[in-house]
Amino acid sequence: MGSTIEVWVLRRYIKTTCLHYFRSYLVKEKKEKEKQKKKMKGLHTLKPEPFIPFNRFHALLYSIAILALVFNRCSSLMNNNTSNGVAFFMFSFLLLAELVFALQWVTGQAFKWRPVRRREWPERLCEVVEEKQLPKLDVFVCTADPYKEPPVRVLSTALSAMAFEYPAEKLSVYVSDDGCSELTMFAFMEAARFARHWLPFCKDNNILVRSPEAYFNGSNHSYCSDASSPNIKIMYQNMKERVESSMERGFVSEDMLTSEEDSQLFMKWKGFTRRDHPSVIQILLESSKDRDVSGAQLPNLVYLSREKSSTTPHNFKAGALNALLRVSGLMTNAPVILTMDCDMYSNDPRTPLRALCYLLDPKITPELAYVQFPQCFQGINHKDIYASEIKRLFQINAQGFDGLCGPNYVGTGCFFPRRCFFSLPGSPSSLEDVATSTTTITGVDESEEISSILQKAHEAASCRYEHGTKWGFSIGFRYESVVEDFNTGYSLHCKGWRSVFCNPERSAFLGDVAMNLNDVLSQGKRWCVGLLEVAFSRHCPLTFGTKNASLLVGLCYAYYALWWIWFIPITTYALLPQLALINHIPLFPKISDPWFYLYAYLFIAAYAQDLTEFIIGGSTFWKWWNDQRMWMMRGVTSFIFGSIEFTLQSLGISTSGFLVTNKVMGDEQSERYKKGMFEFGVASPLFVPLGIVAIVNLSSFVVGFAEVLRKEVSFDEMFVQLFISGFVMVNSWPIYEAMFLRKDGGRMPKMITILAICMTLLLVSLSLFLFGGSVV
Ligand SMILES: O=c1ccn([C@@H]2O[C@H](COP(=O)(O)OP(=O)(O)O[C@H]3O[C@H](CO)[C@@H](O)[C@H](O)[C@H]3O)[C@@H](O)[C@H]2O)c(=O)[nH]1
Ligand SMILES: [Mn+2]
Repeated sequence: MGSTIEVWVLRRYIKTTCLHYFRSYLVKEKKEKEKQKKKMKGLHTLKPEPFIPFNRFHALLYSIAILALVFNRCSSLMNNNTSNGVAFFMFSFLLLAELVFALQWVTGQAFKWRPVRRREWPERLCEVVEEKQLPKLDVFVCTADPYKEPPVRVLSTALSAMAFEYPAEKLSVYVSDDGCSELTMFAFMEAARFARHWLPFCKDNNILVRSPEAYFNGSNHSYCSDASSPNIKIMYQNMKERVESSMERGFVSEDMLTSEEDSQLFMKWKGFTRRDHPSVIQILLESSKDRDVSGAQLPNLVYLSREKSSTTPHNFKAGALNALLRVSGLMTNAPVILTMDCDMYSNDPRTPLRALCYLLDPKITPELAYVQFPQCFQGINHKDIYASEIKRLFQINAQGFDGLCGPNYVGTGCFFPRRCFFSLPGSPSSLEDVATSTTTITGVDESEEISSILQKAHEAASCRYEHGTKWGFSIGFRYESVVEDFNTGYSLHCKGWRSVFCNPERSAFLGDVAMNLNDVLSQGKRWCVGLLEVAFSRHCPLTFGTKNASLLVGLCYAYYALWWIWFIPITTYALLPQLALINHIPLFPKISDPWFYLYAYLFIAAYAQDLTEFIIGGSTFWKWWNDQRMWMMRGVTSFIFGSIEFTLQSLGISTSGFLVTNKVMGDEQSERYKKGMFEFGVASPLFVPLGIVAIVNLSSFVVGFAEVLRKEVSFDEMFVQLFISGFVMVNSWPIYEAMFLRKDGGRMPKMITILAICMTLLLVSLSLFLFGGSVV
């Protein structure tokens, strides 16, 4: 009996003490978690912009005005005058143009609904997270053509990432070379050697700009203060010379290679073409073995050129990024990924820590698909003549997006948790990995194992690998559109993922812009084709997006997906009122008519809001002016050509691709760019409509003005049309200069000018034939 009591007491004792310990453990655990959460809370903040109420009020007023405008147009259409076929035709065209304006205005409002501003404190991260707790980071750098993207720049971008202030053993940089060029490979072998000096140099001197090209080209560095820096400069110049001399030769000559092993490697390249070649994977630096000159560990550096075959579509950059995802998954499998374009180097070595302020916050990680930094540029001229900053896309709208679901992905300067490419949001609450592999090159010493990993990596980079899989559709970066960045971000948001816009004061990444008009307009054309591919897919943002993300998010994405549609109102307004003016047909209310004020309000309010947003965003009047000019120029070039190209492509008549933007420019050209002169120079078909619009507006303004003086038409009645011609003329000034005044190499080619004049004559005669003599 006694013993049963004893057992009972003992059991009871054990139970209570265990329970007690368990409870206190739970309480402690909870406290610990809360403490962690509290600390994390101090890592970033979010503040809605103060002008939100103003935006909403303005939206209300403006929408009433738009309704009034549509009413006015419809009633003029119904009006007695419409018995005249010509006026009916013109009014319907204008109505269509205005409806498109209205559509884009509505979609654009979504960005103005709740713009926010974030701040983060990477300094505090070190207090919360120990260095050994930091996640591994895989950086992807993409390049595609050694002649358009000079290897020295590409390797400098890669070096700027290798020199991140991040534990080297956790950092890996993968370079994807879609050009499969031995020149790029050679450049990276040189870069691996130079990194041994460059990385400790940056760390010892606390340098911020860690792209050697940018550092040695820039004027604001103080490398002279350090005794070792002349050496490092010489080393850089030697490397650059070796790379550039092989570029000139077009191949890597034997005498450039120091070891038998290297020579063996380049033997492979014989018989390669960029369209048809096996995959090449080369580990150039291995963190577990390689040391820099100060004896510290180096990050991994891997060169990858995925297999290509002319019979298999390679899906351009998205295909390259997916190959990188798989290969890096086998080799290092870091839970965090950074994508970079070769033309955008890191301008701040602490950027990963900044991104981790969000990526490590347990409150937001379950849904967080990426942290996007804006694309910022260097070398833009004073007034930014080509509106290369693309301020609206990269900053103003990104802030607007951030208040809803987070910004769209812009292809570079973006940190992802690897798992977002494979799963739905909401799964693990930390950065744990869901990718399959666990054995990676870090942590294995056996060369046998490395070779088996390499073999698997080659398979993963082969072009057959994706056959019959979901890669590019529900896994990885998205295909189906040449704007893979837009499409990937969009599809992540539709799945319920969110993103964060991180816009620190010091630009995190800096890149080059296209610095001649033809490149800028061609780039716009490519974007248009890509956006059209999304707009006309099953996933059109207006339907699929509004349903799967949210109404406002769907509208934001629709604003971009319908970017090309601007060509309808822009082209209409660039030609129709002017041709009507020549033919004495008034299309707008007289100044004395109260409806005139509606038009005036719609124009002035839209322009004033646009300008205000630019100024608040830290821009200048002239940059804004050039932005609105480029919008018009794109409207009659990129948007039209993009739409035509997309139509031909859908009909199976042509195939389009990813035309890589040229990143090199002649000295003369860059001189002119610095002076703020427009660069025409080449006989590009894109310039023809620009010429036509410029000449039509000039002639209609001159004719209209003369007729007002001769009292053939009334000023009161024709004011709006005269104003539009005058406004377009002011905007077209650089085109007149290029056609008639300039003598330098950047002027408009004679052929284009003649073609534009002929087509204008044709257009005006046609309008005289059709509308001539018809008085409304
Ligand atoms: O088949 C290809 C084509 C391009 N690229 C790379 O893609 C990047 C972007 O190409 P670029 O010619 O510089 O195009 P941009 O128009 O300047 O790029 C913008 O638009 C692209 C989508 O059209 C996005 O991918 C970019 O991130 C975005 O900066 C470059 O690093 C290229 O090397 C490839 O890797 N493979
Ligand atoms: Mn680019």
